[in-house]
Amino acid sequence: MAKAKVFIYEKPFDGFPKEDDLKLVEEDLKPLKNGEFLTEAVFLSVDPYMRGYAPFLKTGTVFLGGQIALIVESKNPNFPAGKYCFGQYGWRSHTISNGIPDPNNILHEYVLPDFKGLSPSLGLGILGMPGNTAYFGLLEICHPKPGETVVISGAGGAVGNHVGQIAKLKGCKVIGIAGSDEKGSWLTNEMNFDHFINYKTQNVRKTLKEIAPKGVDCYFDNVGGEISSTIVNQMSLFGRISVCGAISAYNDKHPKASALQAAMAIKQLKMEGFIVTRWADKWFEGIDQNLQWIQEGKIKYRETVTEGFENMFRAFTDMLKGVNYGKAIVRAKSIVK
Ligand SMILES: NC(=O)C1=CN([C@@H]2O[C@H](COP(=O)(O)OP(=O)(O)OC[C@H]3O[C@@H](n4cnc5c(N)ncnc54)[C@H](OP(=O)(O)O)[C@@H]3O)[C@@H](O)[C@H]2O)C=CC1
Ligand SMILES: CCCCC/C=C\CC(=O)/C=C/C=C/C=C\[C@@H](O)CCCC(=O)O
Repeated sequence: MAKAKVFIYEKPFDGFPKEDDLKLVEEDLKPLKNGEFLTEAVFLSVDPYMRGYAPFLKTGTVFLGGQIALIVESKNPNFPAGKYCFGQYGWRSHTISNGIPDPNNILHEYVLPDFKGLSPSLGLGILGMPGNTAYFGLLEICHPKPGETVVISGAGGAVGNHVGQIAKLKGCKVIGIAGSDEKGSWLTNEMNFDHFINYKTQNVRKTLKEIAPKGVDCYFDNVGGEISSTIVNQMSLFGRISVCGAISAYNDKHPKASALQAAMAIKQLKMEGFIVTRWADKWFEGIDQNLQWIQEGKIKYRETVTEGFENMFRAFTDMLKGVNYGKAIVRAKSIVK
């Protein structure tokens, strides 16, 4: 009988996640029925939303997340054996699915489109949810124009580095904010960013004033908190703010709030939050555009890979601590091409 390794959400996170908040167990899998298929996780994603959404997750259930899995056995013609699929199966090594679309979540699972020889792991990053977050979240909310100044917080991560590169393609001046000088060198030397601010060692307000004396036209906000308050207070007239996430507060029991209203009113700003699934109907259009930019050499990507399914928790907390450059993923199984 096939077995799955599964991480169970054992204890509610209290502040920064602890290793014994999750428990690794084995689960017996039943033989496949007609319409079902069996997958084996090859790459698994670790994302900030897992920490953000955890308070709403029931303890005793599988911890949440997306994965790229190989279909190893199938009794469902829409999910043939040998293909890779994306599935929101949670932190589990093997999964039996019935392949029935979820009307409330049409992105629950799909066979990966043709990535033209690129790694299927990109389906968790630039050719998946974070790639579409950058693409739609920047273009549909900020509408950046050539010559404008775009600031991105969380710039060294999966979403942030991609937002900056797209903004450069649109002819903008791009300023990234992240937590180490090494990330800054990578962003400016390799990812085409114009400037970088280290929020841990530099005065963001003062440095931003020097780099962008006329103000910020577009702010792509990945972090919230004090960094974002500082930037919102340096926006230009009719500036646009795309609120993508607030990772600076996900582990806080009592997040601090600061006032944005004066800057919003005086500068007549537009601030809009979004969840990327808003663009589910255009999901594969976003993936195609990002793939085309990669193939044309216009956009680069980077992955930070942790080896081994049993190291999911370390990969997750490393990502929360800022160890990752680009997309943080776990490789559960080697694939030989
Ligand atoms: N709205 C939506 O639909 C979506 C929203 N998101 C959001 O986008 C943001 C980025 O996600 P993603 O690119 O996947 O993750 P990242 O790859 O950017 O990883 C998280 C990064 O956050 C930074 N970070 C951690 N703690 C803090 C802090 N206290 N202050 C500032 N930065 C911090 C770290 O980098 P550093 O070294 O710079 O500290 C870390 O590498 C998150 O807020 C996430 O929730 C993501 C996907 C979809
Ligand atoms: C109350 C705190 C909420 C914190 C998080 C909120 C918003 C930011 C964020 O990170 C949103 C993420 C959206 C994710 C969209 C899709 C996922 O449900 C599944 C995608 C699975 C995958 O591709 O890995």
